[in-house]
Amino acid sequence: MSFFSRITARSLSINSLLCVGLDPHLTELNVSPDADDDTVAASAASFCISIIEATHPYAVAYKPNVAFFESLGTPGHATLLKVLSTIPSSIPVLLDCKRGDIGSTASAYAIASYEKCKADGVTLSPLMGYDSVEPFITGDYAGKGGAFLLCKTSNPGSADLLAPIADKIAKLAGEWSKKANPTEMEPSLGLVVGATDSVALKNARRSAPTLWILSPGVGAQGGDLDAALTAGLDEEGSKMLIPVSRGISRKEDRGEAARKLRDDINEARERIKKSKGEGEEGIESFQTEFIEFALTQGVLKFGSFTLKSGRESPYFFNAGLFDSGAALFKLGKAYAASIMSSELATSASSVKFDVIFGPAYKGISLGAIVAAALYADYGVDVGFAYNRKEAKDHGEGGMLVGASMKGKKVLVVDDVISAGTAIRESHSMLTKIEAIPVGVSIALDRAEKRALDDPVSAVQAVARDLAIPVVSIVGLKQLFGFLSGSGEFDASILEAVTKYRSEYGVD
Ligand SMILES: O=c1ccn([C@@H]2O[C@H](COP(=O)(O)O)[C@@H](O)[C@H]2O)c(=O)[nH]1
Repeated sequence: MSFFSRITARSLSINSLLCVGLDPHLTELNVSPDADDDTVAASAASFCISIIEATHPYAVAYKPNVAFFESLGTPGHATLLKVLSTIPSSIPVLLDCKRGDIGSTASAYAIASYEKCKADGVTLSPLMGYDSVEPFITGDYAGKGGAFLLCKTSNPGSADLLAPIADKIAKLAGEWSKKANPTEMEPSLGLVVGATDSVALKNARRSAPTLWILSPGVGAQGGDLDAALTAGLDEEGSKMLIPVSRGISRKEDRGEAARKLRDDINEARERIKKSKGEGEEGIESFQTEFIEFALTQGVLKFGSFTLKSGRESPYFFNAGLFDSGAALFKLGKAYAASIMSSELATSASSVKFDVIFGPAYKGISLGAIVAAALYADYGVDVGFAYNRKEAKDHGEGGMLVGASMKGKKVLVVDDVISAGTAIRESHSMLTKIEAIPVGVSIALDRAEKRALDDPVSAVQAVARDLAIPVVSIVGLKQLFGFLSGSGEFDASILEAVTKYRSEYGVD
């Protein structure tokens, strides 16, 4: 049985997603500072064995981190083997070794992990590429071994290098897994994405919907369990392993600590599943806040409105009524939240674009407030640029003002997309000046067919034709979800929106 099949089977059979870490920190061992290596090693072994004895009913897997055993010196390897030999054979062993080297050396590491330590799976750094991973999942280990690739680790420094490439790693893991074992149903690779970054988890899950994610950082590192599970669980409420080391080892009653963690994880899974089940119309808290705020502001109105297209719409959105400092401040925050919870973000504090472009006229103020809110709320400092409708022939001259966009990844910010003409014009202007448009951010996606015989919405057409994502704060789906969950509106309004959505809606 392969590593990930064993993880799946064990998780199902004990109804748990908890992985217990075996990290004998020197400070946690009951030894005097001048104890010799053998004494320290013996203490490390009993430390780990007592954890295994107390936690095995709840552990999907055990994760010894080799660093702590190597730090024991000569007796370290024997200690690791001794600890591993006490793990019940029904529980897979994930060796946290974070290896990564040229193919021939990686092969030696694979032997060390699988043959000498009898591990079932490992953690690997993918930075040296496919050939550094291949020896762990092909040849003698095809259909047996498995590896979690470091994607967006739980430490603060993961923002330095991993955040911008996390998405790529998540996609590559799926591709490499298929490349290594084209006929295997179960992937042989998973991802390490820290519980300290729910944006990265959400992105990883989007890019790798079927892979197991190992999500360290709960407990001593302060990761938010609920937020992590909400972002990283798969459609079935599974495929996430939550490894906890100090959060168990430092508790007086370790068995109780593991049981509680298993239960907390399962309660969160149930809650998330339920809210997803009820929420065909899934709506995030920033979206609810935005709709409530747009209603208070008079920007969003329910009733009967004749649109330019001639359609009778049960709602109308007039972004021009975001007309005060407070309103613009809140609007900027809502745009920023929607961007950071979309595929345009790579982590809780990094994005896929360098500059925000606000097309004249409305986009100018919108782009400015979004750039400011991204910085204030997420520490994301990107450039800001806008265009003039007519070129100036004096002063700095030209059509473009603000950050240089040549060679830069650009996000276009606007209020709504009606026909999509303005966005397409911005896109062609940006391409002409050798900027790289990477996405569009808008406030509202009406998500309705362009015509009854044209089942694609204006937003879908823009995303399809320009091959970039269009991210909105809310869409018709969330408006509908808000209305049906609120209980404060006249039944006739919900009825009218339901009818309009079934006649013209695209989702
Ligand atoms: O991104 C990562 C990858 C690995 N780890 C390892 O997991 C445990 C976490 O220990 P806690 O005591 O539960 O914080 C440890 O072995 C790390 O090296 C990680 O934390 N983050």
